[in-house]
Amino acid sequence: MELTTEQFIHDFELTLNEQQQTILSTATPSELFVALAHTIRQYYTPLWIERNKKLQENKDKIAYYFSVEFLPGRMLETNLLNLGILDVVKEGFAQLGIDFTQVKQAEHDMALGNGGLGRLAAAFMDSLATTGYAGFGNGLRYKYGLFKQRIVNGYQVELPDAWFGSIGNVWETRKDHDIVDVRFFGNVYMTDAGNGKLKPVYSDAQVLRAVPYDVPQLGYGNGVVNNLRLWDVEIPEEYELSYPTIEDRRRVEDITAVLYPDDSSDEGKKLRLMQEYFMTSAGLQTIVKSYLKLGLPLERIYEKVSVHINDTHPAVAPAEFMRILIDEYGLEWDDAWNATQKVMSYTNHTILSEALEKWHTGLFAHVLPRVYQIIVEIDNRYAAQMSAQGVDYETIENTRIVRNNQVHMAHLAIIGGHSVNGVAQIHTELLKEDTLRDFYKVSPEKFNNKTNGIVQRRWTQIAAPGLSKTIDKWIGQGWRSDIHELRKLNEYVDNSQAQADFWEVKQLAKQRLADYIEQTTGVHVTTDAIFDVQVKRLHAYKRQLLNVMHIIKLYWDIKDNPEGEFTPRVFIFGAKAAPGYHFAKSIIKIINELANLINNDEQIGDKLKVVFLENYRVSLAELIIPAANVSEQISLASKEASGTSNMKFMMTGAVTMATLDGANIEIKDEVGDDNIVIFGMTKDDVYNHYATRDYYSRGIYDNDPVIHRVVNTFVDGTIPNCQREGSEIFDALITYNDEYFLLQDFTSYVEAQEHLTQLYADRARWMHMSMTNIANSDKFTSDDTIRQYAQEIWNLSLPSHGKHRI
Ligand SMILES: [N-]=[N+]=N[C@]1([C@H](N)O)O[C@H](CO)[C@@H](O)[C@H](O)[C@H]1O
Repeated sequence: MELTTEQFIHDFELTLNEQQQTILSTATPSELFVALAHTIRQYYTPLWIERNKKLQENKDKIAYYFSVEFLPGRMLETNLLNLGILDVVKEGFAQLGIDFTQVKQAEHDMALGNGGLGRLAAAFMDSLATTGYAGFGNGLRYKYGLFKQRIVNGYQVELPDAWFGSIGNVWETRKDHDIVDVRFFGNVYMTDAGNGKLKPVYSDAQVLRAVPYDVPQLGYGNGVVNNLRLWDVEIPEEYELSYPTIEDRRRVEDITAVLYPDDSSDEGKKLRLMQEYFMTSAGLQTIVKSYLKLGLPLERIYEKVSVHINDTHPAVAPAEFMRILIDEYGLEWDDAWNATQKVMSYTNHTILSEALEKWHTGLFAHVLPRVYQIIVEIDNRYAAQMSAQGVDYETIENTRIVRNNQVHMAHLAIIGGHSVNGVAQIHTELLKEDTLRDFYKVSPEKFNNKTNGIVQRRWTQIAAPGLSKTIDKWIGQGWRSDIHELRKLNEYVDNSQAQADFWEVKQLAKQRLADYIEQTTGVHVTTDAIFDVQVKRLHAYKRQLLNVMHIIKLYWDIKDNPEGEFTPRVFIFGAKAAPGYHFAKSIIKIINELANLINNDEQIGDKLKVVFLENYRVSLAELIIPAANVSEQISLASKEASGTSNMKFMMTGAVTMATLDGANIEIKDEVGDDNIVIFGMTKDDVYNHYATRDYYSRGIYDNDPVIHRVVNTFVDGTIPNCQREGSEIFDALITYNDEYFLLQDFTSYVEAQEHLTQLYADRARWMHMSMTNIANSDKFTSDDTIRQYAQEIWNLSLPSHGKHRI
């Protein structure tokens, strides 16, 4: 949008005075932030209203992305950048003597997600608006997001994330006109509806009010504003007699109170099921209502609506949609089912069985009696249809929705939709070959791959403005709107001046991080060291423990030969563990105690430093990632479906230390074998061990003195204050046979790290690698990923409204 600095200053001061009743000289960063947010709200609201009007008038097809998690982090800078006024606002603040950084830091991260899955959903919202597609998000308005992590005496302590704080969510708007009711519990019996049909009659159901709050999703430089709808719960006045006590009311409010903090595993709690159904039912009810305003037949709703199921969490959607179409609007089963399968599509984000939700039939039928009836009907009809098609009994049994007193939510999402995608090539192949092989056998046409992506604008222009200016210097600014122009940088990867510029801007980013590390942990680190970073959720399959074992090996190398040649390294960790994940929390304790041991050892000095940065979150990732030299992506092959931090490190010039897992493989394909460091077993090696059951970690421990010494370090008292945690780790690695093959991959990892140290010592070679990773990272833009979803799964065409990106 066209905006002069003078006009912005006028609008901002007016808003600060009128809405905040505050003046510049006394305003706090938080008050300035709210005033700024309200100022730009005035700029995008007309665009938002215009957008919704045009989409309705033109009857454009809309895709709805259903997710229990959205992890946008901070939205201020993205909204300013996408409106095209970031520089104007920074200039305006400079003229007013306001520190823009302080104001931006007054915004609390919107952390309504656990990790990659939630962050991806937020990325897709940005890319849908930027590519111009009509794609809306549908989720939950949690009062408390992902817990705040504090490290106390080396241990993780979880604190509520009161993100609403004193200012609430400045970006949201309550939409009373779309309030709907959602029913739980009670009994349902079918009665004659008179027209030869049966209709359900509910008794003793609990009726709750679903209230939508909409958050704008602004496109980059195209005036497009899409919607992220987050549902909150209230008690309908007409039912308040059913909730006489504060306790009753609190139990209701619990439905949207807090995000379940588990990443890649499901707790299976009743409240979680209620959360999932609440957002799904409310979303589908309002989607059908707004579709009917188009005056088109409900049987053909699939021509105007797509609903995407992000992992199994909203997988009740096909059954709830059937309930709405049949019970609420009287459609015939077959018409409703035809529409449902054409509307629904599903993404699987992990092969870990503990993450594929399976609800006990008793619990499910108790919470959602009518929906359970419909699921049983869907399941029986599916089995009959498959049998009629000659599918063998075992395959039918393996794919049924209701099995062994459990409702398999992934099966409902697959049977109830037309598309199933994985999030990286190897992951999608694993779904076809193993995790969902019986479904692939009966419905191969449904399976497709959509490799994840990232919002390059956030991880370069916002998180790495210095790097972005350096890229401008060498290839112009075209890459800012067309990321594929980044490939032009391949021309300069061996240009000494270019290498010097990119080295310098990385060193500046490292210094900024070093200052943050000293300020928050008291540990002084030198930017002459290699910054080796592993930031992601703490999970055994991501093998933070393998990283720790390598550090212990380096510790002994230095202790054995203190005067020896050693390239200084700083190991930086950031990771939250699910509160109930005891083993993960023990690893956090070990990392912190190992850090204390090493960082206070004069003999080691600056050669080695270990830092655990508490409360890893999106806004902290924006400081850490551009400062990394090494990106640790060391999961056991086959376990990390994709990963997305790997793409962010690549785009900001880190070299990846990787196993051939998830999207690491596609990163290697883009940069070539010489510009990445690969180690460890392949997926096939791992599956061979599963098949032959021949892995015996104690054998390696007994026969390899280096590994023997490293493993013993966990229990021989070398690392103080963590005897219990050390024993747990020793048992996991030896007694319980090392589920994630750390000992098997250790030697290969150590050799890869030694190779990497040599590469870093050769500045020209290293900068060739670093710049090649930046230049070829364009493949991983979520703009392209979302185009593939729109064209290949949702069959969306670009609405006529709003200028579209090439
Ligand atoms: N749940 N889940 N899955 C994940 C992540 N943990 O959130 O989804 C992410 C987004 O698809 C993947 O990148 C990651 O590999 C996968 O483990």
